[in-house]
Amino acid sequence: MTEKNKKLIAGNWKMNGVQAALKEIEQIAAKVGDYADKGTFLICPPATLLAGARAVAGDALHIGAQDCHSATSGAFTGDISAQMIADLGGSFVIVGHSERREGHNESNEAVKAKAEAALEQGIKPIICCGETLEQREKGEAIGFVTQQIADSTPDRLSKDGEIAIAYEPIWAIGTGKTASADDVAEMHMALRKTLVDKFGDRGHTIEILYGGSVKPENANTLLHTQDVDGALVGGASLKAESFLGIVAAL
Ligand SMILES: O=C[C@H](O)COP(=O)(O)O
Repeated sequence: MTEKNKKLIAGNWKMNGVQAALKEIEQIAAKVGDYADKGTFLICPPATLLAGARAVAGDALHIGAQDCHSATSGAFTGDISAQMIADLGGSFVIVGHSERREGHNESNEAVKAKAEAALEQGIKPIICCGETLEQREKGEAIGFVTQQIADSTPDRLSKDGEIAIAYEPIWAIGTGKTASADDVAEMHMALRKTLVDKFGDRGHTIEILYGGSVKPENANTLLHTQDVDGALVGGASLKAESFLGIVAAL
């Protein structure tokens, strides 16, 4: 079974969690091994918890970061580099989340540079994209999101499955609203075409995750929607019980 045949279930803790929360990661790590034939599992805690998370995560659970700088080191106060993430045992990094695109003015070009920096350190970037409600209502969602991904992905990939994409409609993040299965399938199909146009057959090996209010109650439908290769989970990844409820839907 290739990695692509498994679903990638990733948790993004955003700016949540102090050391006491590491027990949730320990509990997740203790259980996800039971689903190893169906999935790859990842938690991205805040940078302050990366080392602690890696220490309790064991072999069945990957640990990743929520952002990285495009440079390896330098005078960038408050930033962390992909090299630093790799040094702590992180194997993934989320780049271009809408909260960073919006709150930190990150352009597609900046996101692409971050993804390339991650690849240089052997870390897999999860490159995020997604439209606003206004763009969806105007019928601009597919054009906008596919252009985001055409422009935010590295120029070249050197191996299969080297990056992942996360489609997260901004209006579905933290709102309890999810895109319909038909809308998700339509967007993922358009993203697949964009990836194949850019990377040839290798574009078929890139996981496309869905994110936006994924929880145990809707995970079964979303994870079994056409061309959905996994989920990027925010709020429901903070507690082991709800993250494992999503994993159980695989
Ligand atoms: O990165 C995760 C997403 O922003 C989704 O967050 P949410 O599951 O809390 O809606």
